[in-house]
Amino acid sequence: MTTPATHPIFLATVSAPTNIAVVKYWGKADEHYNTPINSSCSVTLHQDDLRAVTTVAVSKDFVQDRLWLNGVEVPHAATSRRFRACVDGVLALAPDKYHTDDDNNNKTVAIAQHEWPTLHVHVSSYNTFPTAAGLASSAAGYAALVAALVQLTGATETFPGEFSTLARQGSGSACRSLYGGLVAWHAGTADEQWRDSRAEQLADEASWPALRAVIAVVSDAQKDTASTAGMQASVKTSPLLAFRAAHVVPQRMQELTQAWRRRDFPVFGKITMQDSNQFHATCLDTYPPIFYMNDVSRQIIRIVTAYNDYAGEIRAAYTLDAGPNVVLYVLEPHRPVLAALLRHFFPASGLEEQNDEVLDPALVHAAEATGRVPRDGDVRHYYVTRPGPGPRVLDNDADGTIDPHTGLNRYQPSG
Ligand SMILES: Nc1ncnc2c1ncn2[C@@H]1O[C@H](COP(=O)(O)OP(=O)(O)OP(=O)(O)O)[C@@H](O)[C@H]1O
Ligand SMILES: C[C@@](O)(CCOP(=O)(O)OP(=O)(O)O)CC(=O)O
Repeated sequence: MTTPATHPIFLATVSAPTNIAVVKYWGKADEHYNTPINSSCSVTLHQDDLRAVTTVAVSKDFVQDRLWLNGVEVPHAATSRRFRACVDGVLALAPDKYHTDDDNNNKTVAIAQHEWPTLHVHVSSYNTFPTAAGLASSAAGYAALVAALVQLTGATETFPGEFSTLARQGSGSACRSLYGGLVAWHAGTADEQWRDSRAEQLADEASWPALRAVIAVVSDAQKDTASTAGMQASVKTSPLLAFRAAHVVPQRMQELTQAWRRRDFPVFGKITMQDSNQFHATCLDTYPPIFYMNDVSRQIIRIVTAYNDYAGEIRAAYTLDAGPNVVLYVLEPHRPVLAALLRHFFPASGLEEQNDEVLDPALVHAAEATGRVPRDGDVRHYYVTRPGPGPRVLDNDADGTIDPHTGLNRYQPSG
């Protein structure tokens, strides 16, 4: 039985994108504020293809914070430090909320500024792609949580990027999903509680129209070593990680940003691949070692390398996060050949073409020299996407997943 609400329920629904780092974040400087040992940089992927959709509701009738993820209630969500940092952080920035009476058009304060921190929120969120499988679900999820709370409360930043400092405390990479295009997360300094460890848009999503990302889902199982635990082990034991943060990343950040602005794919692609390689090298340099790639990931890397060698220039660039899935950046003119190559050696759904590209036998031969023979099932699915914008406000009735009358989840997972 649900008790009818006596106070209004306010709702907001947003969607937020994932992002895939091209200069990787790996290692925390401050575990409490969740700040990184090095700056990082990522491409925000388009929400038409992968997104987290989050509805938040607030009412004076709610008696506890509640979270439903993909339709299932997460027990004790309210006590999670990550969830608390995002919710409390936004509510602390919320102004008075007004309510307009439908009958006489009177405007009254429904929630006063000082009341926000005492109220409870209900959150319902789902991802349109596998959760916790190395596809940055936490990035999209915490960015959507912060953006939905901002939309609900009307909170404003007291300095540029403040909301990203809250999303960062949900999951580090989430701060970059608050902006579209090419985004940096500055490492920041310990001054003023790390307020300068924040995200910043370097170039918007329209600045490189031909860029595409092809995601090969090698496994959608939950990964073995969570990013947070993996980073802790690397910071403690990998001398390569400390060297990378101090001596490699700063220059890569600069060169990569310049390459994006010149739309210089070979340089952008080379830095992307080298940085992914170095991140996985630090995982191997960790004691005990962490293995995120598997044999299929390595076979895809070899085939991409064979393609670039055959072309005589870098046309496709791979990068892998904390899991075996491979993200490939490519320019639209070369996407059909890359897609045909992947379809040939790693057949799976998601890469269907209207005009089937005929592969040059010399390219097939070069790729076969890696030892790979075509085999079904190693890749489960492909997503093809492009750079996209930051969070979007959606319609509560059409897209929201909280019932406006009960304040409870109404999202049912399909299948
Ligand atoms: N839509 C969402 N809303 C709120 N929290 C979410 C959402 N999606 C994922 N999360 C949180 O993020 C966790 C998964 O994060 P995790 O870092 O393990 O995987 P990932 O983000 O998919 O992979 P990676 O960070 O390696 O790319 C979930 O268990 C959940 O706590
Ligand atoms: C390999 C990475 O994807 C690591 C992402 O780590 P998370 O942002 O998931 O870690 P927490 O801050 O502990 O939540 C690289 C990156 O996205 O920069």
